[in-house]
Amino acid sequence: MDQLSLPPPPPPHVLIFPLPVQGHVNCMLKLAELLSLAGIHVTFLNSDYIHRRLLCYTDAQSRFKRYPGFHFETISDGLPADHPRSGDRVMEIFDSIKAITKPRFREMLMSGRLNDETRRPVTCIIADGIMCFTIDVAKELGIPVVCFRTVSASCFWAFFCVPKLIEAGELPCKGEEDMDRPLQNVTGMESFLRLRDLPSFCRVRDLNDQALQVVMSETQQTTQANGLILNTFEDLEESTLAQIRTHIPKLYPIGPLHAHLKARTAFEPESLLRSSNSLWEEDQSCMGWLDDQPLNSVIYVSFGSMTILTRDQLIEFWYGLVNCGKPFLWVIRPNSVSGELQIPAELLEGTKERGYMVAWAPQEEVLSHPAIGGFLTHSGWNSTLESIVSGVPMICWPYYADQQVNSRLVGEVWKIGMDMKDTCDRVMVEKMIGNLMEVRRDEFFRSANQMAKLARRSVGEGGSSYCSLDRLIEDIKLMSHDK
Ligand SMILES: O=c1ccn([C@@H]2O[C@H](COP(=O)(O)OP(=O)(O)O[C@H]3O[C@H](CO)[C@@H](O)[C@H](O)[C@H]3O)[C@@H](O)[C@H]2O)c(=O)[nH]1
Ligand SMILES: C[C@H]1CC[C@@H]2C(C(=O)O)=CO[C@@H](O)[C@@H]21
Repeated sequence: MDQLSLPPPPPPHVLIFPLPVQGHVNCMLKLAELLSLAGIHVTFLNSDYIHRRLLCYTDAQSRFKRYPGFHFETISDGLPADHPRSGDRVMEIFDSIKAITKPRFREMLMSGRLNDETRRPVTCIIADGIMCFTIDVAKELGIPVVCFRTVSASCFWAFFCVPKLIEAGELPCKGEEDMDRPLQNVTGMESFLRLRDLPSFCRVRDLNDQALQVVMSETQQTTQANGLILNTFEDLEESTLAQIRTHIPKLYPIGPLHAHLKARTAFEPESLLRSSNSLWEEDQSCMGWLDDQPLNSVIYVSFGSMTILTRDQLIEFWYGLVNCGKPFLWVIRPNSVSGELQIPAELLEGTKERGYMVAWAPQEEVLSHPAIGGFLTHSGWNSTLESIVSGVPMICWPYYADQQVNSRLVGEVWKIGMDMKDTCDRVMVEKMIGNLMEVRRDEFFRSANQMAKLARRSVGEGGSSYCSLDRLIEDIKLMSHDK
């Protein structure tokens, strides 16, 4: 047979493996869909726990049916079904995935059961950058691996600089009175980063702290991968991306992924455009309630999928919201408040007048509703990006992990909101909402709208994230030629 009549090589086969929690599964599924659209075969590896819930609350199974090269696969995360996988117990996932999931993952790849007559053996692994055991397995089996770290570039870079911070004596933290100390060793962030703004895992007196050790070591290991994907865009984190490139030249900033997916599926009929990856049932009734509210009047409140509030924090937020005089839409996840709850009658009364509460909202839709005027958020990276794309100014109350960094950027660098980290009293909440939605409203809307434009431009044809995704797709194809 001459060369011209050779059949085309089968498409590359990418295995995508997120840390099994909502915020990671969400954006990695968006990437899975983008790669599927490009004709790449994708196996998406979920924990059994996540997969059960995804099937229960979304149409993911049928939605992905339109990509014949897409398959879901499942694996145990090693935790019992009733483990909360949130709050201060979330780090327990790391012990169990190393002990239980890693050997099963290796066995799964070696077994050959991910390939058949229509699918090649896996040609590239895209693994969560916080699960670098996948790099060991991939290297052993000779499969290229690209990490996807689901936090901001700034948070990744802060983690990357932790060894330097320790060497320079800027870590460990010496106590509460030390928290406003400015830092000099997260290169590029000297003008605004305080100890308080480092990822929460750095707030320790003991450098052997297990969580700090995990995130530090996982971050360093990323340099062993064939590249790094980040859910961000050049105009948002340009100088930090340049810093990261000096250590990891194959860097793919392809976000905001939810907007990127929308942009590349804009030709689809409206009915196919919704793509919820929620692990709780979305309460659509709040959309009707929003329809009845005046333009830009509502403060939307959500602390993501992992935050656990104390009873006192809940009550302080609640008074702040009732006293601020604005309509509010508040997501309170089941089991997300610790401690006995007795709700003062005046709060129930105030909520009846102006509030609406749901267990889980269709957040992307909520944020793009014209009634929304502000977002009181925990500064999870997905929420931050969703707010940026919708041009909604934020009040940030970071809970843990990367959120402390993100909130500082929102307040001090991008100036698209205010950071109220480490404070939570009713007077402060009320004051912040007043500032965001009245006193400084025009200023915040102006900068939020500018950033929204840049975000949308980055994922449009020829934009920086659009080109970066094309580059990733080309590199995935090249990796598959080597196999
Ligand atoms: O009622 C709700 C509340 C949230 N969401 C969605 O859930 C996701 C939440 O993600 P994120 O804002 O990133 O917060 P977490 O769930 O807390 O995500 C974890 O993962 C993120 C990505 O690594 C980190 O940035 C966070 O700090 C970490 O807690 C977003 O896509 C939201 O749209 C809904 O759909 N409905
Ligand atoms: C469970 C948390 C530990 C670290 C992860 C993370 C990251 O740095 O990748 C950010 O927030 C959480 O989702 C993860």
